[in-house]
Amino acid sequence: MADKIKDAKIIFVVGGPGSGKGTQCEKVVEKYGYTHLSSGDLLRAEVASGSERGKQLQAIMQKGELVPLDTVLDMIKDAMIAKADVSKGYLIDGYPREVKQGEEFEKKIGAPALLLYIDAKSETMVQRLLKRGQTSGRADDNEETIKKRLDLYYKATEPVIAFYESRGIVRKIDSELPVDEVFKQVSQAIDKLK
Ligand SMILES: Nc1nc2c(ncn2[C@@H]2O[C@H](COP(=O)(O)OP(=O)(O)OP(=O)(O)O)[C@@H](O)[C@H]2O)c(=O)[nH]1
Ligand SMILES: O=c1ccn([C@@H]2O[C@H](COP(=O)(O)OP(=O)(O)O)[C@@H](O)[C@H]2O)c(=O)[nH]1
Ligand SMILES: [Mg+2]
Repeated sequence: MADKIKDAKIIFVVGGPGSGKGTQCEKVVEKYGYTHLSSGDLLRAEVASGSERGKQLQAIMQKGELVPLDTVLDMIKDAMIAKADVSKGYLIDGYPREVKQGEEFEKKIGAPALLLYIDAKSETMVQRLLKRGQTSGRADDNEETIKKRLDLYYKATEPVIAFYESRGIVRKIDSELPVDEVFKQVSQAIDKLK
């Protein structure tokens, strides 16, 4: 089964909380037909199911901490396999969160062809998340948890970018611009893949 996804193009989408990963991924789906898998969305779906595991996940996410690596990886892998027959490629949004997650992903699934580094200033991210929090209903879109997510991003996730930079697959995207301008940069990076 895992063989099916071995040859598919894999794009990691990495950036801080509220940097615009989800917004850009939606546009990529529209234009390129890639399969979008947001690690956070998969986790939130498990929480919404009301399962015992979901309850444990919710407690971790509400604190802005990271859930165990294997949990997320298994969810992503299952979701990838489910789409293997129809997928032109995969956008793995919000993953890897730490270098170890990337290493495990490659062992179990495959290597990414590109890492889109969605870059915005921390003040920008905070402002966007507070605004989103007015309507998102997300338990982690509050001031206290936003701060923790940001801290963890700089500590654990930024090293991921350096790790893949040495392989030459990182494209830095300036996400301070209007959404369509950001998407132009994203499109250019994906077009180069072909
Ligand atoms: N001005 C501006 N706002 C944006 C841009 N991209 C996203 N936003 C807004 O910023 C907020 C966060 O965007 P998301 O796409 O949800 O961010 P994310 O990186 O997926 O964040 P998480 O789901 O927390 O990982 C949303 O309310 C968007 O409307 C952008 O390029 N420019
Ligand atoms: O690989 C992952 C992805 C997400 N999360 C958890 O899910 C939350 C929301 O993730 P998402 O990517 O939706 O939002 P972000 O924190 O980037 O704004 C995070 O704060 C983490 O608690 C996690 O533990 N591991
Ligand atoms: Mg998102």
